[in-house]
Amino acid sequence: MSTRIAFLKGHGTENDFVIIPDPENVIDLPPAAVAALCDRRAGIGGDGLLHVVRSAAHPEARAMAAEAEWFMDYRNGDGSVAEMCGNGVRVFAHYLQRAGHVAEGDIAVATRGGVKTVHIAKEGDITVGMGKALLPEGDVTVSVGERSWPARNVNMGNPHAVAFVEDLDHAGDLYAAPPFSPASAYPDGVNVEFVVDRGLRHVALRVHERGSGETRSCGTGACAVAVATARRDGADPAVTGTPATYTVDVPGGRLIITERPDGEIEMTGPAVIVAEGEIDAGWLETATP
Ligand SMILES: N[C@@H](CCC[C@H](N)C(=O)O)C(=O)O
Repeated sequence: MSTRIAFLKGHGTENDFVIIPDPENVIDLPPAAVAALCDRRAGIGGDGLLHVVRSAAHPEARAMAAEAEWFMDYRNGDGSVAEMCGNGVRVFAHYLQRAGHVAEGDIAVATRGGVKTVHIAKEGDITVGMGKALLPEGDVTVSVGERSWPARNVNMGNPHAVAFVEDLDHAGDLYAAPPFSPASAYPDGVNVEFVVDRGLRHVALRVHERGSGETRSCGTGACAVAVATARRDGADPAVTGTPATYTVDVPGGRLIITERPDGEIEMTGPAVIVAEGEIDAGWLETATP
């Protein structure tokens, strides 16, 4: 009889994840296994995978264990590793509370992008302290077909290129990663956001995520977009001394992003667990030769 591996499925603004609880880090999850689990036809399906591990049990997180008991070992749908996932960390925290590992209130979660504070309210949306954005200097261009746009390089722990466009349809079908230049701007690839204005401090985006393709939302991407838009609008909180709050519509819902004068960014949005079950470990072995 084959062993079973517990899993859950969740999403944040329809950025969806396979969740694998593995407190002691005993489940082997090579890239091919992650890709098989995230496969929408032959697997469970997801933009990414949240491997839930105690920080003390993971070599990449041990140094953060005193600050944050739990480590979000985030993987993209193609099996690649990413530094941070803004929607994922809300879903991760929601899972921890649902499983009884943490209570409501503020909890610390270790990520490859550092320790993040997540506020779990009694009910409703979850707020994450996303840290500060870095805005590396230098011109970046992204293209889709014949069209090209200047893009703002924003790092939220992971890399983003934010392009303001006239029409979100100009981003095309986004099956393939949009080419960017110069290549040296993103040696490890990039998440690309296409943005249009919707109103006062209100924008909408489409995104091509590195390692996942077009997704219905990207939390770090929404933060990158809010920061890029604030700079474009002359609403840099460090200069004005007042927080800038942007509503960012994504295909899968809405995220609210606030940047404070000290540069700290908070993101608020939903986190949903939709199912739980068991994976046949025998299938996973055959799916990952
Ligand atoms: N969907 C995430 C971002 C996930 C990682 C990204 N694809 C990368 O490779 O950097 C989010 O909500 O932030």
